[in-house]
Amino acid sequence: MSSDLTTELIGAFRWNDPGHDFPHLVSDLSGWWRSPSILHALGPALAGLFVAEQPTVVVAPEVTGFVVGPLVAIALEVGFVEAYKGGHAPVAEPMTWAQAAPDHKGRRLSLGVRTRQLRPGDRALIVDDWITTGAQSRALGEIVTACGAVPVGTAAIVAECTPEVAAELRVRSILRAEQL
Ligand SMILES: O=P(O)(O)OC[C@H]1O[C@H](OP(=O)(O)OP(=O)(O)O)[C@H](O)[C@@H]1O
Ligand SMILES: Nc1ncnc2[nH]cnc12
Repeated sequence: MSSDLTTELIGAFRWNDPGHDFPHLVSDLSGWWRSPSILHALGPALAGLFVAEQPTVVVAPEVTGFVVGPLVAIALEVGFVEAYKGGHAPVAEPMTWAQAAPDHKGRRLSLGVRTRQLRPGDRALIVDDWITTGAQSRALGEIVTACGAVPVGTAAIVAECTPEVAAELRVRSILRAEQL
């Protein structure tokens, strides 16, 4: 991993205090997307964590996964599949859904992927900006498997999960949350 990228990610990150009696600081990743050099380096850096596993497709959840996932797909020269969070207007075609366990905000989200976009034999790399409980990543792995494809692991910019979750979901990351 390039130490330049690590240093730049740490420098461009902020913890913000939302005030109004909100109990904890919230992460602000906007400096990462605003930096041309970070944006340029992120896809190859995350792809490099899993290039040996020869992914054939990248899957990532809305919203921030839709920023990071395509960067990784471009670097791997594979396609990208969106995973939607339930609760908005339905997608008018067959979907494969999984219900996630409570995530880092305590939500139990339904995640869904267009079934026709994951094919038996696909080797799917799950990509996300940040992994905390692993709930969303685990649900994506269930969807990949239900579609007959193989989840090869999870590439994230930041890992804040336990070693057990990291091992279960094969999480590899550029940073640990303690570095931020
Ligand atoms: O490991 P977990 O506990 O499942 O948390 C990780 C998820 O939480 C964040 O999504 P969130 O929906 O909070 O924000 P976003 O709208 O920026 O994607 C992040 O982008 C991951 O998808
Ligand atoms: N963006 C994020 N996603 C998941 N967990 C977080 N904890 C703090 N920020 C987070």
